[in-house]
Amino acid sequence: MVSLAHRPFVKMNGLGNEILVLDLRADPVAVAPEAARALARREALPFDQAMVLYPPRRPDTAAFVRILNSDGSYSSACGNGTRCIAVLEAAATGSSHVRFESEAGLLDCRVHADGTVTVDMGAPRFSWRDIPLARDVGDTAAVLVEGFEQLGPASLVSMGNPHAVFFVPAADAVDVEGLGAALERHPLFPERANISFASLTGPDAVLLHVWERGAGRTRACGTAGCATAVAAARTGRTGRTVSVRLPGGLLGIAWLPGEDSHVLMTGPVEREFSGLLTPAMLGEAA
Ligand SMILES: N[C@H](CCC[C@H](N)C(=O)O)C(=O)O
Repeated sequence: MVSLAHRPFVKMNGLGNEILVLDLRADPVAVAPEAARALARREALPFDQAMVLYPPRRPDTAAFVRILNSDGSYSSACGNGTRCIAVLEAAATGSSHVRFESEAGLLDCRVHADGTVTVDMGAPRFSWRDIPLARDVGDTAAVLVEGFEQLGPASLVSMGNPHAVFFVPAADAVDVEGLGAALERHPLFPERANISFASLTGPDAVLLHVWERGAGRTRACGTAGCATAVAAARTGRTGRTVSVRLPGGLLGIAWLPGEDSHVLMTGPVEREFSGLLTPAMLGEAA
Protein backbone atom coordinates (compact mmCIF):
# COMPACT_ATOMS: atom_id res chain seq x y z
CA MET A 1 0.00 0.00 0.00
CA VAL A 2 1.39 3.42 -1.00
CA SER A 3 1.87 5.79 1.94
CA LEU A 4 -0.24 8.95 2.19
CA ALA A 5 2.63 10.78 3.90
CA HIS A 6 3.30 14.29 2.56
CA ARG A 7 -0.10 14.52 0.85
CA PRO A 8 -1.95 17.81 1.46
CA PHE A 9 -4.99 17.86 3.72
CA VAL A 10 -7.55 20.45 4.73
CA LYS A 11 -9.32 20.16 8.08
CA MET A 12 -12.85 21.61 8.04
CA ASN A 13 -16.14 21.16 9.80
CA GLY A 14 -19.79 21.38 8.82
CA LEU A 15 -21.77 22.40 11.92
CA GLY A 16 -19.12 20.75 14.10
CA ASN A 17 -19.17 17.51 12.06
CA GLU A 18 -15.38 17.03 11.80
CA ILE A 19 -14.34 16.68 8.16
CA LEU A 20 -10.89 15.88 6.75
CA VAL A 21 -10.46 16.59 3.03
CA LEU A 22 -7.81 14.69 1.07
CA ASP A 23 -7.53 15.76 -2.54
CA LEU A 24 -5.82 12.87 -4.34
CA ARG A 25 -6.84 13.90 -7.85
CA ALA A 26 -3.27 14.72 -8.90
CA ASP A 27 -1.84 11.36 -7.82
CA PRO A 28 -4.59 8.95 -6.78
CA VAL A 29 -3.92 6.17 -4.28
CA ALA A 30 -6.31 4.05 -2.26
CA VAL A 31 -6.87 5.03 1.38
CA ALA A 32 -6.74 1.89 3.50
CA PRO A 33 -9.15 1.58 6.44
CA GLU A 34 -6.08 1.38 8.74
CA ALA A 35 -4.79 4.71 7.40
CA ALA A 36 -8.18 6.32 8.03
CA ARG A 37 -8.28 4.96 11.58
CA ALA A 38 -4.72 6.16 12.25
CA LEU A 39 -5.52 9.67 10.97
CA ALA A 40 -8.71 9.84 13.05
CA ARG A 41 -6.80 9.32 16.33
CA ARG A 42 -6.96 12.14 18.85
CA GLU A 43 -3.21 12.84 18.50
CA ALA A 44 -3.41 12.91 14.67
CA LEU A 45 -6.29 14.68 12.85
CA PRO A 46 -9.47 13.62 14.65
CA PHE A 47 -12.35 13.53 12.15
CA ASP A 48 -15.80 12.02 11.78
CA GLN A 49 -15.54 11.65 7.99
CA ALA A 50 -12.70 11.89 5.47
CA MET A 51 -13.75 13.14 2.03
CA VAL A 52 -11.23 11.73 -0.46
CA LEU A 53 -11.26 13.30 -3.92
CA TYR A 54 -10.33 11.18 -6.97
CA PRO A 55 -10.26 12.14 -10.65
CA PRO A 56 -13.77 12.58 -12.06
CA ARG A 57 -15.39 9.60 -13.79
CA ARG A 58 -17.86 11.89 -15.57
CA PRO A 59 -16.87 15.01 -17.51
CA ASP A 60 -19.54 17.15 -15.82
CA THR A 61 -18.16 16.58 -12.31
CA ALA A 62 -15.15 17.97 -10.44
CA ALA A 63 -14.20 14.74 -8.68
CA PHE A 64 -15.30 11.28 -7.67
CA VAL A 65 -15.59 11.30 -3.89
CA ARG A 66 -14.97 8.42 -1.54
CA ILE A 67 -16.11 8.88 2.05
CA LEU A 68 -14.52 7.13 5.02
CA ASN A 69 -15.83 7.10 8.59
CA SER A 70 -13.44 7.40 11.54
CA ASP A 71 -13.67 3.62 12.09
CA GLY A 72 -12.28 3.05 8.56
CA SER A 73 -15.61 1.98 7.02
CA TYR A 74 -16.98 3.49 3.81
CA SER A 75 -20.12 5.54 3.41
CA SER A 76 -21.70 6.53 0.12
CA ALA A 77 -23.05 9.85 1.40
CA CYS A 78 -22.05 12.68 3.74
CA GLY A 79 -24.00 15.92 3.61
CA ASN A 80 -21.78 18.09 5.82
CA GLY A 81 -18.61 16.87 4.09
CA THR A 82 -20.11 17.61 0.67
CA ARG A 83 -20.67 21.24 1.65
CA CYS A 84 -17.01 21.41 2.74
CA ILE A 85 -15.57 20.14 -0.55
CA ALA A 86 -17.99 22.37 -2.50
CA VAL A 87 -16.56 25.46 -0.79
CA LEU A 88 -12.97 24.38 -1.53
CA GLU A 89 -13.76 23.64 -5.17
CA ALA A 90 -15.68 26.89 -5.61
CA ALA A 91 -12.73 28.83 -4.20
CA ALA A 92 -10.31 27.00 -6.50
CA THR A 93 -12.37 27.40 -9.68
CA GLY A 94 -14.19 30.67 -9.06
CA SER A 95 -17.49 29.00 -9.90
CA SER A 96 -20.31 28.94 -7.36
CA HIS A 97 -21.85 25.86 -9.00
CA VAL A 98 -19.93 22.64 -8.35
CA ARG A 99 -20.80 19.00 -9.03
CA PHE A 100 -19.32 15.84 -7.55
CA GLU A 101 -20.05 12.17 -7.98
CA SER A 102 -20.14 9.67 -5.10
CA GLU A 103 -21.16 6.02 -4.83
CA ALA A 104 -24.71 7.31 -4.27
CA GLY A 105 -24.79 9.42 -7.46
CA LEU A 106 -24.44 13.06 -8.45
CA LEU A 107 -24.09 15.84 -5.89
CA ASP A 108 -25.01 19.23 -7.29
CA CYS A 109 -23.83 22.09 -5.03
CA ARG A 110 -24.40 25.86 -4.98
CA VAL A 111 -22.15 28.06 -2.88
CA HIS A 112 -24.00 31.23 -1.84
CA ALA A 113 -22.56 34.72 -1.35
CA ASP A 114 -22.88 34.36 2.44
CA GLY A 115 -20.68 31.24 2.37
CA THR A 116 -23.49 28.77 3.03
CA VAL A 117 -23.94 25.89 0.59
CA THR A 118 -27.00 24.13 -0.80
CA VAL A 119 -26.49 20.52 -1.86
CA ASP A 120 -28.98 18.51 -3.89
CA MET A 121 -28.81 15.28 -1.88
CA GLY A 122 -30.87 13.28 -4.37
CA ALA A 123 -34.13 11.45 -3.70
CA PRO A 124 -34.83 9.48 -0.52
CA ARG A 125 -35.48 5.76 -0.94
CA PHE A 126 -37.99 3.90 1.17
CA SER A 127 -38.01 0.28 0.04
CA TRP A 128 -36.57 -2.26 2.47
CA ARG A 129 -34.09 -3.56 -0.13
CA ASP A 130 -32.78 -0.06 -0.86
CA ILE A 131 -32.27 1.07 2.75
CA PRO A 132 -31.25 -1.87 3.22
CA LEU A 133 -33.14 -3.87 5.85
CA ALA A 134 -32.75 -7.54 6.65
CA ARG A 135 -36.34 -8.26 5.66
CA ASP A 136 -39.58 -6.81 4.35
CA VAL A 137 -41.08 -4.91 7.28
CA GLY A 138 -44.11 -3.53 5.43
CA ASP A 139 -44.46 0.25 5.54
CA THR A 140 -40.99 1.64 6.33
CA ALA A 141 -42.52 4.95 7.52
CA ALA A 142 -43.23 3.45 10.96
CA VAL A 143 -41.44 0.29 12.10
CA LEU A 144 -41.21 -1.04 15.64
CA VAL A 145 -37.64 -2.26 16.14
CA GLU A 146 -37.43 -5.50 18.12
CA GLY A 147 -36.10 -4.90 21.61
CA PHE A 148 -36.58 -1.12 21.27
CA GLU A 149 -40.37 -0.96 21.17
CA GLN A 150 -40.34 1.53 24.06
CA LEU A 151 -38.93 4.15 21.65
CA GLY A 152 -42.01 3.92 19.44
CA PRO A 153 -41.80 3.25 15.70
CA ALA A 154 -38.76 4.30 13.68
CA SER A 155 -39.07 5.87 10.25
CA LEU A 156 -36.55 4.16 7.95
CA VAL A 157 -35.04 5.80 4.88
CA SER A 158 -31.96 5.80 2.68
CA MET A 159 -30.35 9.12 1.76
CA GLY A 160 -27.68 7.13 -0.10
CA ASN A 161 -26.87 5.70 3.35
CA PRO A 162 -29.15 3.97 5.85
CA HIS A 163 -31.05 5.99 8.47
CA ALA A 164 -33.48 5.17 11.29
CA VAL A 165 -35.31 8.16 12.76
CA PHE A 166 -37.08 7.93 16.13
CA PHE A 167 -39.46 10.76 17.03
CA VAL A 168 -39.26 11.16 20.79
CA PRO A 169 -40.78 13.67 23.22
CA ALA A 170 -37.37 15.17 24.21
CA ALA A 171 -34.37 14.40 22.00
CA ASP A 172 -32.13 16.21 24.54
CA ALA A 173 -32.99 13.64 27.20
CA VAL A 174 -32.20 10.51 25.13
CA ASP A 175 -29.22 8.24 25.92
CA VAL A 176 -27.80 8.77 22.41
CA GLU A 177 -24.59 6.79 23.03
CA GLY A 178 -26.22 3.76 24.66
CA LEU A 179 -29.20 3.44 22.33
CA GLY A 180 -27.31 4.58 19.25
CA ALA A 181 -24.51 2.04 19.58
CA ALA A 182 -26.99 -0.81 20.11
CA LEU A 183 -29.32 0.23 17.29
CA GLU A 184 -26.48 0.89 14.78
CA ARG A 185 -25.72 -2.84 14.83
CA HIS A 186 -29.27 -4.15 15.21
CA PRO A 187 -29.89 -7.25 13.05
CA LEU A 188 -32.60 -5.33 11.14
CA PHE A 189 -29.75 -3.29 9.53
CA PRO A 190 -27.39 -5.58 7.57
CA GLU A 191 -25.15 -2.61 6.64
CA ARG A 192 -25.62 -0.96 10.05
CA ALA A 193 -27.48 2.36 10.24
CA ASN A 194 -27.23 5.98 11.31
CA ILE A 195 -29.57 6.51 14.27
CA SER A 196 -31.47 9.77 14.80
CA PHE A 197 -33.52 10.98 17.78
CA ALA A 198 -35.75 13.89 16.86
CA SER A 199 -38.35 16.02 18.62
CA LEU A 200 -40.66 18.62 17.16
CA THR A 201 -39.95 22.06 18.59
CA GLY A 202 -42.38 24.12 16.53
CA PRO A 203 -44.14 24.09 13.18
CA ASP A 204 -41.64 22.64 10.71
CA ALA A 205 -38.84 22.77 13.31
CA VAL A 206 -37.02 19.75 14.72
CA LEU A 207 -34.32 19.19 17.34
CA LEU A 208 -32.02 16.33 16.34
CA HIS A 209 -29.33 14.22 18.03
CA VAL A 210 -27.47 11.69 15.89
CA TRP A 211 -25.45 8.55 16.46
CA GLU A 212 -23.56 7.96 13.22
CA ARG A 213 -22.69 4.60 11.75
CA GLY A 214 -18.92 4.25 11.88
CA ALA A 215 -18.31 7.52 13.74
CA GLY A 216 -20.49 7.51 16.88
CA ARG A 217 -22.07 10.64 18.27
CA THR A 218 -21.41 13.72 16.15
CA ARG A 219 -22.33 17.38 16.53
CA ALA A 220 -24.19 17.25 13.20
CA CYS A 221 -25.01 14.86 10.36
CA GLY A 222 -26.31 16.26 7.08
CA THR A 223 -27.83 13.09 5.70
CA ALA A 224 -29.53 12.49 9.08
CA GLY A 225 -30.97 16.02 8.87
CA CYS A 226 -32.36 15.15 5.42
CA ALA A 227 -33.63 11.74 6.59
CA THR A 228 -35.33 13.35 9.59
CA ALA A 229 -37.02 16.08 7.56
CA VAL A 230 -38.22 13.50 5.02
CA ALA A 231 -39.47 11.19 7.80
CA ALA A 232 -41.24 14.08 9.54
CA ALA A 233 -42.99 15.16 6.34
CA ARG A 234 -43.78 11.58 5.33
CA THR A 235 -45.49 10.88 8.66
CA GLY A 236 -47.45 14.15 8.61
CA ARG A 237 -45.50 15.76 11.45
CA THR A 238 -44.23 18.70 9.37
CA GLY A 239 -44.43 20.21 5.93
CA ARG A 240 -41.68 19.58 3.40
CA THR A 241 -39.47 22.51 4.36
CA VAL A 242 -38.00 21.87 7.78
CA SER A 243 -35.48 23.61 9.96
CA VAL A 244 -33.31 21.05 11.78
CA ARG A 245 -31.39 22.12 14.89
CA LEU A 246 -28.40 19.90 15.77
CA PRO A 247 -25.89 20.37 18.61
CA GLY A 248 -23.58 22.04 16.04
CA GLY A 249 -26.21 24.41 14.60
CA LEU A 250 -28.96 24.73 12.03
CA LEU A 251 -29.62 22.97 8.72
CA GLY A 252 -32.37 24.00 6.32
CA ILE A 253 -33.94 21.05 4.51
CA ALA A 254 -36.40 21.22 1.63
CA TRP A 255 -37.95 18.07 0.15
CA LEU A 256 -39.25 19.12 -3.26
CA PRO A 257 -42.88 18.13 -4.07
CA GLY A 258 -43.48 14.43 -4.91
CA GLU A 259 -42.37 11.07 -3.38
CA ASP A 260 -39.48 10.69 -5.85
CA SER A 261 -38.28 14.24 -5.42
CA HIS A 262 -34.88 15.45 -4.39
CA VAL A 263 -33.89 16.83 -1.02
CA LEU A 264 -32.03 20.13 -0.80
CA MET A 265 -29.82 20.70 2.24
CA THR A 266 -28.45 24.15 3.15
CA GLY A 267 -25.91 24.94 5.85
CA PRO A 268 -22.54 26.52 6.67
CA VAL A 269 -18.97 25.19 6.75
CA GLU A 270 -15.74 26.27 8.44
CA ARG A 271 -12.22 25.89 7.14
CA GLU A 272 -9.91 25.28 10.12
CA PHE A 273 -6.33 24.57 8.98
CA SER A 274 -4.37 22.73 6.33
CA GLY A 275 -1.00 21.05 6.00
CA LEU A 276 0.78 17.92 4.85
CA LEU A 277 0.12 14.48 6.31
CA THR A 278 3.09 13.20 8.31
CA PRO A 279 4.19 9.60 8.91
CA ALA A 280 3.41 10.14 12.62
CA MET A 281 -0.20 11.13 11.83
CA LEU A 282 -0.48 7.95 9.76
CA GLY A 283 1.01 5.82 12.54
CA GLU A 284 4.02 5.01 10.33
CA ALA A 285 7.69 5.00 11.29
CA ALA A 286 9.26 8.24 9.98
N1 LIG B 1 -21.77 13.07 8.73
C1 LIG B 1 -22.33 12.67 7.48
C2 LIG B 1 -22.85 11.31 7.40
C3 LIG B 1 -21.79 10.29 7.31
C4 LIG B 1 -22.44 8.99 7.06
C5 LIG B 1 -21.86 7.86 7.78
N2 LIG B 1 -21.82 7.94 9.21
C6 LIG B 1 -22.42 6.56 7.27
O1 LIG B 1 -23.52 6.49 6.70
O2 LIG B 1 -21.71 5.57 7.44
C7 LIG B 1 -23.32 13.66 6.96
O3 LIG B 1 -23.16 14.84 7.21
O4 LIG B 1 -24.24 13.27 6.24
